[in-house]
Amino acid sequence: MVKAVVAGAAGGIGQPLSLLLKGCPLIDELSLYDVVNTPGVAADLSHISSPAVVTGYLPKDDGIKHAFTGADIIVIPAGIPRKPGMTRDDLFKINAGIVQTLVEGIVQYAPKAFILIISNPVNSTVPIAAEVLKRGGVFDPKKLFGVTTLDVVRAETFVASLVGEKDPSKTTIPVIGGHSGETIVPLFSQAKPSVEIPADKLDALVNRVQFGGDEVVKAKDGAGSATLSMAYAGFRFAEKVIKAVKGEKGIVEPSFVYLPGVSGGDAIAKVTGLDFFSVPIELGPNGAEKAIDVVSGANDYEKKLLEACYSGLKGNVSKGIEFVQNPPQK
Ligand SMILES: NC(=O)c1ccc[n+]([C@@H]2O[C@H](COP(=O)([O-])OP(=O)(O)OC[C@H]3O[C@@H](n4cnc5c(N)ncnc54)[C@H](O)[C@@H]3O)[C@@H](O)[C@H]2O)c1
Ligand SMILES: O=C(O)C[C@H](O)C(=O)O
Repeated sequence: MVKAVVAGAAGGIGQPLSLLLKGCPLIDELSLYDVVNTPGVAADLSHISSPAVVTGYLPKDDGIKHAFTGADIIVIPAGIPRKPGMTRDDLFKINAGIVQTLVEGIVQYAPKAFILIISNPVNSTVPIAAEVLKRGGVFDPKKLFGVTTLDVVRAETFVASLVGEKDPSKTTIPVIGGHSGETIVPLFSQAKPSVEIPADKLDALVNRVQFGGDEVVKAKDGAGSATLSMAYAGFRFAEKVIKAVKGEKGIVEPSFVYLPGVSGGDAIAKVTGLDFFSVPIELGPNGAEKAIDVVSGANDYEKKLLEACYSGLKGNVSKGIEFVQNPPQK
């Protein structure tokens, strides 16, 4: 039996993500939680002829308790998205508290669940979640993931169009670091199979992966940020976690994790100087089984990108930790 939960299920990401999860035959129960509209979204999805039984909950009547209890995997896309001119860090003020409250619910009702954080700024919301879980005495670093799959998906797509590959998913590209601007570092030198990127196109390609989110925010012109590509990416990562838990071997996907708590992560954290960092993660029955070191193989061009990443990420991570340890005065 697999119970999946989406927290923020009525939103721009939440709805298509819930649709994809409902269509996944590996899921037996799908529980939708949001502050609005979940009864309607659940009723709608429940007519789809796939195995998952769908339920929807609101905060009233202990909704969070009913939604989270018994969950195996909880995906969190709750919170406000960017508008043109905003950085992801501008979302911190509102989304930090939302993520904290939801993870407090997880501590209480689903302390053993795998937690996939989509809400921005991921560089800070994942450290917030870790602190809340630590405070509740239930932190298992193998089970907490910041979802950075959209950066991987974009790197695959943009490279394919540059080199003329018809199927973007055929190329594996490690995208590491964090999830905003310069903290996103694609390592094209470690693409498999290898790709030949013309030297005069490399800067623009890296920039497009780092700032792909802005492209969508600009095109949506005030109506939000990436939702459909994010639902695809969020589902891709969630499905990989579930498959690995069910015993499928050889599943690897980058994710933003607490490195010291994952096998092989300590050595990477020593090089980066950062405990929270995205690297390719080998997934298994317990979650993040192994952090794969792609940092030491970076070429000189990528090392420069990594330096910029480290300095940006450091502040984002401490801001998240600080938010829980020394809460702002209300
Ligand atoms: N990690 C990534 O790669 C990535 C990609 C795209 C978007 N995002 C982020 O995902 C978040 C959601 O984006 P969206 O476009 O779906 O926004 P949205 O506004 O369309 O949906 C957010 C949903 O969260 C709900 N919500 C708010 N507070 C809540 C709470 N306390 N409990 C439960 N639900 C609550 C809202 O009611 C809404 O339905 C944003 O922070 C956005 O920046 C992350
Ligand atoms: O750009 C955003 O704010 C949303 C998301 O993080 C993205 O990368 O598309």
